[in-house]
Amino acid sequence: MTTPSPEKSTPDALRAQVAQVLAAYRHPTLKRDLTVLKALNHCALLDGALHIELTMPFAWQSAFEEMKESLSAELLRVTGAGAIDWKLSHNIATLRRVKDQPGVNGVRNLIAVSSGKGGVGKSSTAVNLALALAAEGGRVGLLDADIYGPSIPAMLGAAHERPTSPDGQHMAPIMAHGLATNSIGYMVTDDNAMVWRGPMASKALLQLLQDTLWPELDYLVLDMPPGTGDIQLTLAQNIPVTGALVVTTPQDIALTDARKGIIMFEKVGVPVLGIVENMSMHICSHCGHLEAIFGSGGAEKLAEQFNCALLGQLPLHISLREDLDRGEPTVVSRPDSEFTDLYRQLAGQVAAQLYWQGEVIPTEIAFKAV
Ligand SMILES: Nc1ncnc2c1ncn2[C@@H]1O[C@H](COP(=O)(O)OP(=O)(O)OP(=O)(O)O)[C@@H](O)[C@H]1O
Repeated sequence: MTTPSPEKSTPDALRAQVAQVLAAYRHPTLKRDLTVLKALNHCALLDGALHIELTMPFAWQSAFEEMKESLSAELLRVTGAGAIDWKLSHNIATLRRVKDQPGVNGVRNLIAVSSGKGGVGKSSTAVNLALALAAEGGRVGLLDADIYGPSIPAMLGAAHERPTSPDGQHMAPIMAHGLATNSIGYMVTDDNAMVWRGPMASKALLQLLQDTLWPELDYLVLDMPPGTGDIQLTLAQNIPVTGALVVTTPQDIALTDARKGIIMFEKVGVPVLGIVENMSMHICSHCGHLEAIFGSGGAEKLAEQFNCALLGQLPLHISLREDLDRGEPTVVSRPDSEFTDLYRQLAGQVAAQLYWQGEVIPTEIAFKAV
């Protein structure tokens, strides 16, 4: 076979060649192909090197790295280029919110992380997921709505921080590990929050969401209070959520409560993006032995039953807890670890699921409604 001469390709022919190779690429986060997504922004041959620029509407960094590995040889072959210079940018889509509610200033998409039961690792998942979404290319914020146990400030190593108000009405978010964050925990330092009654708590949370001066965010992760009571229902109904995740352990009792969580979101029309199984396997820190101490297979069955995705499975491992206790979550303190890989895969799944289940609203319109 003769190698094509790069100089002979017209810009249109080159674009068609590149588009054809991209269109054949399959990945678990792509329901349709990259050309349907209009991801090919620019391609050109310069001094024998092929320059390709993609723009994606959802956070896609890890998948992009996989794609480069998989397509580079074929692209060099069909175009005759000697090297490829790849670029990825994100222009993350704003997706339709529940009941077309007006959005929160600056926030494109709001993802609620919930659990039917306390202590299953909802906050740990929310923190590492938010950091993983940022590593995947998003601009990300994290709001701790877990009013009865605001643990996010400590998990981010920011418990000593206090929000400031530049205008006496709004709060500037606390920046921690690159995330814009806010939490009742930054304001209430004793047990006062514990005695708040339902309506007071929901009102305070809605205010926290609306009165924070969020910077431009692609994703705001909301760590919901655990359970499926009145507060959770009020929040699910009144917050302009784009989609929700339900975190569970594989234990029967947690799964029963997770089922209630899914039903609650369905009732108020919040799309359930899927289930995250936390503590799915215990990994021994000495010998690496795996043990399903909370049982196995339950979250998978639950996902099947509700026809939603099992978005990720995170093991129970001492280092995940230690990193959070130190205020250095695993995704930032061990970026090359297998755990970070799992969180980044989860983030990729969440971002893709959010995009594919939704309806894109043009950003100008999305923000005019605010
Ligand atoms: N996969 C895991 N491996 C090891 N430890 C974990 C894991 N997930 C959570 N933990 C630890 O379990 C404890 C409870 O987790 P977390 O606070 O995230 O749960 P939660 O569901 O948000 O609880 P609550 O309902 O009280 O808000 C924390 O100490 C956390 O570090």
